Amino acid sequence: MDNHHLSPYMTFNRKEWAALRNAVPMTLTQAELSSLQGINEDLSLEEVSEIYLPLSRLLNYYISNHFTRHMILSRFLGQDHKTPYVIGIAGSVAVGKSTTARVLQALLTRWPEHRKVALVTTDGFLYPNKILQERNMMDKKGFPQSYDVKKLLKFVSDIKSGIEKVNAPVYSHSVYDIVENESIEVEQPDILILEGLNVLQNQANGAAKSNRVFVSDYVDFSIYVDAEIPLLHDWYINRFLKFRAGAFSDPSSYFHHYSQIPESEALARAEQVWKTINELNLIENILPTKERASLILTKGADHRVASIQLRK
Ligand SMILES: Nc1ncnc2c1ncn2[C@@H]1O[C@H](COP(=O)(O)OP(=O)(O)O)[C@@H](O)[C@H]1O
Ligand SMILES: CC(C)(COP(=O)(O)O)[C@@H](O)C(=O)NCCC(=O)O
Repeated sequence: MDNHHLSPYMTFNRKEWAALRNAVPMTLTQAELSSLQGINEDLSLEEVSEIYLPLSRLLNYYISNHFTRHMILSRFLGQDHKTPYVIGIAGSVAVGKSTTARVLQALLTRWPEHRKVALVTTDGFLYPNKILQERNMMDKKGFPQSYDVKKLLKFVSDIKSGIEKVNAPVYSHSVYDIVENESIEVEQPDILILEGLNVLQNQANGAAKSNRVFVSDYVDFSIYVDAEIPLLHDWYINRFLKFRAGAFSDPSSYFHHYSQIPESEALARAEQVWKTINELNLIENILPTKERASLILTKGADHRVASIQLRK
């Protein structure tokens, strides 16, 4: 472990981190491992046991501590005081935020406390295409101004207040728009995993100047998933090609059009979207939030986590 005194982080290499799962051994059965692979067929099981399992163990300690503190507060107030633990997952488009979120959801649910873990992605809080078009912002999807931040803040604040049922809107990658008349109902979870490009943004990096409260104020533990830009580019293009192949026989999909034109043309468009939207957003608005994270997972080729930085 590197514990350089000027850095706010302790840095672990892969081997050092993997060793940390041994203190309280938790093994996964073959069936559980296979069900995790249902989340993402490319996810390696070695990655689950060496990286995500120790991470879920650490999180489980923090979460237990959170509930102990709230029990004390309940005693002090003389009334029930329970608020969910919020884990934020930030990083570039295509770095693997949603895969990380789903693996952590599965692992945290599995700890003996059997906590209820809800998962919400911030893309549901993007303005619908109709509004983005009116505001001439279709090439700014994912940028801070493309989100209904007030709605997102109200959502997280309602969850934190312990409101019984809170609804989140839904975005579809395949439709490439908000899905009207659809929502996710979140019912008093113990843990909320909130995943999205913007969960660590504050005034200094991206959020509107008039805002005084930020989503990050409601986040108890934040994870920034990081990788070098050329890798992110390749992962974005690969995912685009997967969507394109999947949309071949589905005319309602946004990607259907790309399946009807030559691959070279579709690729040229994907390259353009990456460069002018997602890479630009990464550099301007997402990367600057990295140093605010509680933990940074740095990935190398094949999504293999090479190092972990944990705030001291
Ligand atoms: N741990 C992983 N191992 C292998 N492939 C992964 C992993 N995480 C993500 N991927 C792949 O990378 C691409 C982007 O992942 P995704 O979770 O959709 O990213 P994000 O939510 O950050 O946009 C997808 O094609 C996904 O299958
Ligand atoms: C939907 C996204 C903005 C990600 O949203 P998030 O859930 O991270 O808030 C992004 O995946 C996206 O679609 N960006 C627009 C450019 C593109 O077509 O990739």
